[in-house]
Amino acid sequence: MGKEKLLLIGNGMAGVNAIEHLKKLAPDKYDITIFGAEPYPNYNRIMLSYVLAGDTKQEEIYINDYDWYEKNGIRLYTGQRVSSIDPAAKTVTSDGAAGPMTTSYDKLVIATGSNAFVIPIPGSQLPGVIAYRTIRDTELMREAAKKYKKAVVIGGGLLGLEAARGLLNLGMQVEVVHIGDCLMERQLDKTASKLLQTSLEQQGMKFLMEKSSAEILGKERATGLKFADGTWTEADLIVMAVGIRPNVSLAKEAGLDVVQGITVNDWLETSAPDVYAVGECAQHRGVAYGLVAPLYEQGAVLAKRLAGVDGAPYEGSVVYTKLKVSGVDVFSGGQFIEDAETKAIRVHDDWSGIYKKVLVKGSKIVGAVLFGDTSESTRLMQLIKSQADITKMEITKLLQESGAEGGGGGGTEGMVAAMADDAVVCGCNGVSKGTICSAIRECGLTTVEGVKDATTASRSCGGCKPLVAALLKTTLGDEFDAAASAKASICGCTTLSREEVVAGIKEKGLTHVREVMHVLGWKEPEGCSKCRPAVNYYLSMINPSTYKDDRTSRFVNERMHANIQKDGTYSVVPRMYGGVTTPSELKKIAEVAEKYNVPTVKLTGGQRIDLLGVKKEDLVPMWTDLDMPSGYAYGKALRTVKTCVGADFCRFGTADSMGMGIALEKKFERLNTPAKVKMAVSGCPRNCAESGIKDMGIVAIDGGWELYAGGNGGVKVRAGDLLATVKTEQDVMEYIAAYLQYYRETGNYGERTSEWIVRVGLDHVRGVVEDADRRRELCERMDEALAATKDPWKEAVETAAIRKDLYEVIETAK
Ligand SMILES: Cc1cc2nc3c(=O)[nH]c(=O)nc-3n(C[C@H](O)[C@H](O)[C@H](O)COP(=O)(O)OP(=O)(O)OC[C@H]3O[C@@H](n4cnc5c(N)ncnc54)[C@H](O)[C@@H]3O)c2cc1C
Ligand SMILES: NC(=O)c1ccc[n+]([C@@H]2O[C@H](COP(=O)([O-])OP(=O)(O)OC[C@H]3O[C@@H](n4cnc5c(N)ncnc54)[C@H](O)[C@@H]3O)[C@@H](O)[C@H]2O)c1
Ligand code: SF4
Ligand code: FES
Repeated sequence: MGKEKLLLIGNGMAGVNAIEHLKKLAPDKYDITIFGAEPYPNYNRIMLSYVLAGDTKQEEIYINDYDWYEKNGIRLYTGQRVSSIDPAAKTVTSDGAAGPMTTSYDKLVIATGSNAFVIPIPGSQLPGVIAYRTIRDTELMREAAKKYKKAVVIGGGLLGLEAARGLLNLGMQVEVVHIGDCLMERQLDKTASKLLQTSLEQQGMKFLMEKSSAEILGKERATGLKFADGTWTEADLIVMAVGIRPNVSLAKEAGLDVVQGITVNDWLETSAPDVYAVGECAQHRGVAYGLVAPLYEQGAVLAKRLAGVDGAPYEGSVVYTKLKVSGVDVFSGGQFIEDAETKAIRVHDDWSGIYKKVLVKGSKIVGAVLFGDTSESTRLMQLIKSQADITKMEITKLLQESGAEGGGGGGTEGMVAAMADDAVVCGCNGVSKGTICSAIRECGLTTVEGVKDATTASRSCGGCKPLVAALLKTTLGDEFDAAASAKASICGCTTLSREEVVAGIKEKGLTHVREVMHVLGWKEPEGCSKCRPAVNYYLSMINPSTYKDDRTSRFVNERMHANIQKDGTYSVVPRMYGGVTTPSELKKIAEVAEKYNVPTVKLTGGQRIDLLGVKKEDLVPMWTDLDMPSGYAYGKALRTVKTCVGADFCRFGTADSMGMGIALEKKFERLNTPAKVKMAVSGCPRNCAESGIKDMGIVAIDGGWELYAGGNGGVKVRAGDLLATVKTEQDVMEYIAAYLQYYRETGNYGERTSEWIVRVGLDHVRGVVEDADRRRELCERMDEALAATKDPWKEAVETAAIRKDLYEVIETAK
């Protein structure tokens, strides 16, 4: 007897995943044919967001290449669309690359996915309007970004925001039009949604909220978008990301039961005999899913059914999502809005921008929203899925920081140990605990990277990484290379530590951010808001004279050279060396403040004048009129050198503190550092300039100067340590140059000197700066770094391209 004929319609993620499972369970049971309307082998649609952003190539997202089909004896027709199903005759007809065909089947699986919803408004079919779903859509957007300037993304859901971030990366100005007042309202509560909006705004994304699109403007091509309230906005490219609709037309025409999706039972059977449906096109117990994890769970059940292997039915999934590519950590799982039966446990740390909420019903967790720190997402998801009783757990520990144990009765390791072998550990790639454990044992794997290469677990969003690490530990016991896995990576996008990244850049001669991420094997090809600015800094520190700053890897303040305020305006702080000014400078500042209607003028703690409430379009004209250097009040750089009046005027003063402050500020201004650096110079030990709480505090003493290092007057107050006592002004300059350069070369990005000096040790730093040879070498490298700096305000005033890219105001809704 010949093999049974199994036919799959849809060469997408869900259908092919079910076939992969089936091939493992019953390799020879079926003669398999797959029809795919798209002209590619099966690919990872999730990764399109990375392809759009330019960090992953199309070929890299193929899950199974053509060889896989051939090796597994699967007949694949790509570019071949099935046009009808005849369930009575058990045939399908198709047309496309292989010509018109009728093919018979014994068993049929429909996995046609969804169609992106296109709002049926006038102009929606114009060139320049794209619904984002496929490789082709991604290519069209990338091509448009080369020619055009402004994109409007309709829809502030997961897809819209990932598309918007990708288009920003491609250099477009991006506005997101959202119908409601909260982004990602299908996943987030109001608080998380607002935090997300603020964070994305800081990246340069613009939002038009509560806008209903009424018409796409343009004759030959889209030129703008008009709203129901009569306002409009210009657009060269319009991307629709307003949800999906299950692709059910074939099933409907064939007379199958269809509501929203194709109705299936717990075995993925449709209303027609021998016809199954899986993936986004299927509707199970009233739900049509739009994320891969549930679809892979369905695929595993379907594969067993088709293989004739006993297994549990599919009873529905608890969904969870993470926003990708945006550089913001956002997670939502299960129920995310409170109701009468739920109680919420919340942590909201405004300072660190972290918000966490867990919803509890009775004694069980039913949902969670995490913003800013999603390290607990996998663990919380396991607790939700396993319906764990949390009455004996320490509730606050459920929201503890990453890496800490507790709360879960044995932590992550206890949790993975309790998981069944067929429980899915990596939802994105549908990899079970059993598969990972076998790979660890059979292939001798010892690292998360190794598991990824062997099984694909952790290949996509990376959320399962802690579970994979825990599985390594529980499977290998003492053999587990804990040190390798636990070393502090610079962020979740890579397993590499700061030292490894810096060494990699030096050894391989890497010169730009994307190259570093690509060559050093970043897990998240796009990086995130933690690693991108860090890598940008390390590159500039290593190659100061040749490195071209990657502005897109900087936070908005550093990109704009002005601090953005909570109302979207900016603050302008001109440099005043040593906090010393003149009547004419003051007059100029006053005139500029009046001319540009600056609402608030304030003296800062660092002895500067802060012009607050400046409009973006006024920044460059103001800098032109001021004709003063940037005060770097926004930067990871030398901020201010505060001084007391010193010996020239004060009767206690033993040295010219103002002169010293001015000289220091003139030497080190514009220097980029791992975190902000503040200095102060006091003319005697009375210390009126508060030198004891600065990154570098200088105090005049009889016959010399004392240098205090690692002080901080901020959140964690720390008194500086006496680093050295020196005699001359020349010594002061040299010691400080060596100290700052050593900090630049060994500090973690974002680490203040107060933390750095504790980490590396005062004695060690003292030893370095006291060593004349090392001091000289450090000073030479410092000089090289200083020689490469430019005043950013002057640069903007003199460079049309910078003004256009950064400070031109986009016409928004009128
Ligand atoms: C940019 C983007 C990012 C995403 N990111 C995530 C994420 O981070 N996490 C997540 O969980 N989900 C994500 N998703 C959603 C996820 O990709 C889908 O849930 C998943 O791909 C659905 O799988 P499927 O097989 O049901 O449908 P699809 O992957 O769409 O596959 C269906 C296939 O069937 C083909 N087809 C349709 N009709 C016919 C026909 N008549 N004949 C032949 N072939 C046909 C289609 O061409 C398509 O190739 C993302 C989606 C997009 C677009
Ligand atoms: N990271 C991820 O998990 C990820 C990423 C991308 C896509 N996806 C999936 O792909 C599918 C498509 O994503 P999506 O974001 O399009 O779907 P969605 O339904 O999740 O979001 C659509 C958004 O568009 C908004 N909207 C609807 N009509 C609108 C209109 N006329 N104007 C402005 N806004 C409007 C909605 O309020 C909603 O926020 C979903 O299933 C999603 O889960 C997931
Ligand atoms: S620190 Fe000393 S020199 Fe400076 S103002 Fe105070 S008392 Fe005078
Ligand atoms: S859960 Fe996304 S990569 Fe594993």
